Amino acid sequence: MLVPAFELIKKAQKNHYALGHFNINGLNWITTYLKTAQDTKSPLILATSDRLVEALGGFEYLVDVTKFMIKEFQITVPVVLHLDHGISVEHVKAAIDAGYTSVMFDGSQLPIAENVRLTKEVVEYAHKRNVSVEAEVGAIGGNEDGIISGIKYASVEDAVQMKTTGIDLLAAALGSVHGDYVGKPDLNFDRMQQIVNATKLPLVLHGASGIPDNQIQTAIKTGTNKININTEINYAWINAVRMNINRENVGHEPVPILQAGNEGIKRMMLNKMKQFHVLGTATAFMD
Ligand SMILES: O=C(CO)COP(=O)(O)O
Ligand SMILES: O=CCC(=O)O
Ligand SMILES: [Zn+2]
Repeated sequence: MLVPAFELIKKAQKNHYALGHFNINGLNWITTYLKTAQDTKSPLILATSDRLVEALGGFEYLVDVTKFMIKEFQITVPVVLHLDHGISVEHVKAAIDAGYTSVMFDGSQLPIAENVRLTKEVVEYAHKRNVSVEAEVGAIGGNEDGIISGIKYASVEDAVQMKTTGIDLLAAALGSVHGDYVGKPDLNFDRMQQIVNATKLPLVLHGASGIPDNQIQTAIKTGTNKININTEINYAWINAVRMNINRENVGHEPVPILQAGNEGIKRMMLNKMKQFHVLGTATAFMD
């Protein structure tokens, strides 16, 4: 069943682990994520980046296909369908209307007062419909073609202001970036601790691909309860597909090549869920 993130997050916060948020880049990602979560009795956050939703088929298609697969594969672990980096209040509302159970409004490029005002509007709309909400303070930024852009560290004051909106999860930019790292990631854990102390909100770590295990563990201990992974899963898929496509006698059937891609996705997802201490934790929510 599709569920909002409320209860899952509460449990993760209480028991000091992080939920795995995995981005969808095609149907194979959805099937592999669902089956791997079920096989390991782990809760799952399936996420679609707003900027890719149209290319992936649109909100309604993504809701329907996810629900269909949950039924078809007899998935009984809790699954959250989450809008990642929601571009506008209109998009976020459209995702909720289509049946998403969790949304992120990304107002990180706006002045904080505007970000807070719009996030509040999202929270009012979402909570009435039993949908959980994540917001961003500071700006996580990313690496496009080797150029790191848009990083702005979250301040404690902004985080405290954002809390007044009633959000359920806070993505605080503390030095991680989307995509590949140039140099070594170096998260500001002092600031992370101050934000946790001041807000008591569960934190979300974006741009977690490429962050070394010791920093992931510190982030979880400090109060990170949701960790977003996209890039490393995609590299695992690309490498597995490339190896297979370059084999002699590759033949003409795409299905076995794509199945190798699924194995890549699964391997990386399992690594990450183990690192997040989330494996097996869905039993608390299953009959
Ligand atoms: O933050 C993310 C999705 O919101 C994922 O980041 P990476 O692509 O760096 O794993
Ligand atoms: O990876 C998730 C964020 C994005 O690329 O839009
Ligand atoms: Zn992100």
